[in-house]
Amino acid sequence: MSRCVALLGGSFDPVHAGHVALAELFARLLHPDQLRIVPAGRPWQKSNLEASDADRVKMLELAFMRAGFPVTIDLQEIERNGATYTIDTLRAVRAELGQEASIVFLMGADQLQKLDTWRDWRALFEVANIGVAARPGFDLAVDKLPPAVAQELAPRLCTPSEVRAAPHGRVCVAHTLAVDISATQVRAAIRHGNNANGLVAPVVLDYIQQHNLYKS
Ligand SMILES: Nc1ncnc2c1ncn2[C@@H]1O[C@H](COP(=O)(O)OP(=O)(O)OP(=O)(O)O)[C@@H](O)[C@H]1O
Ligand SMILES: O=C(O)c1ccc[n+]([C@@H]2O[C@H](COP(=O)([O-])O)[C@@H](O)[C@H]2O)c1
Repeated sequence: MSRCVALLGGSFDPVHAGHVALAELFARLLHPDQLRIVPAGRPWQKSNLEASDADRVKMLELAFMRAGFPVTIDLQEIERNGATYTIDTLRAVRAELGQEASIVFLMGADQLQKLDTWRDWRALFEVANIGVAARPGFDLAVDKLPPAVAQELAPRLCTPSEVRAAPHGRVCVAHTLAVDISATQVRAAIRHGNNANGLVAPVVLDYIQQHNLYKS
């Protein structure tokens, strides 16, 4: 079987239990040879990130330190100049891994709902597969997606094993994830001095408190 590399991109400001659950779910569904976490350098659809690149990376290392599957933090988007576009990242990974490898970009339902706003979004399918997980508050039903996204997706839908076997162009959907946590909610809880236990890993919460993050 060809190599399979799954990538989870995000702002991770900070990494929270929803991110870890999403990565764990696809580690189980796809059995990738490698799961890369890719912190965005300059996510162009978000206003300013609050934590520094170094703090976001450190929190990722802590959050995934004890994951029961091999995780690598890929720094390419932080090291690249200019706005962060996933298509650039996936082309770089394709150039690195060759034409046979299965590349799977993971995302939550909120990102699928706006996939047609991403840079060169149709080209993503020429380079990678997509693995989408449910997220509370964001409908995964095809008729609730923007028509262009639904149309692009419909012929590509298949099982995780089929995605694992295909270099690119396939999509699998995991309906079972139901973690109602966002980084926005974590930042707000910390800013207001509310309990953030359960939203982020205890080691990450310690780091946030020790470094006085998300207070102002
Ligand atoms: N609770 C969740 N369930 C499923 N997917 C999630 C969840 N939280 C984040 N994701 C997915 O993880 C990726 C990175 O998300 P991101 O770092 O922007 O976190 P976020 O919680 O959405 O952040 P913010 O609240 O700052 O917008 C995206 O693909 C997003 O859809
Ligand atoms: O390529 C794009 O145009 C694009 C637009 C929006 C989001 N993304 C990617 O989607 C991932 C999740 O984004 P975010 O903003 O929810 O952290 C992250 O890897 C972003 O770089 C990518």
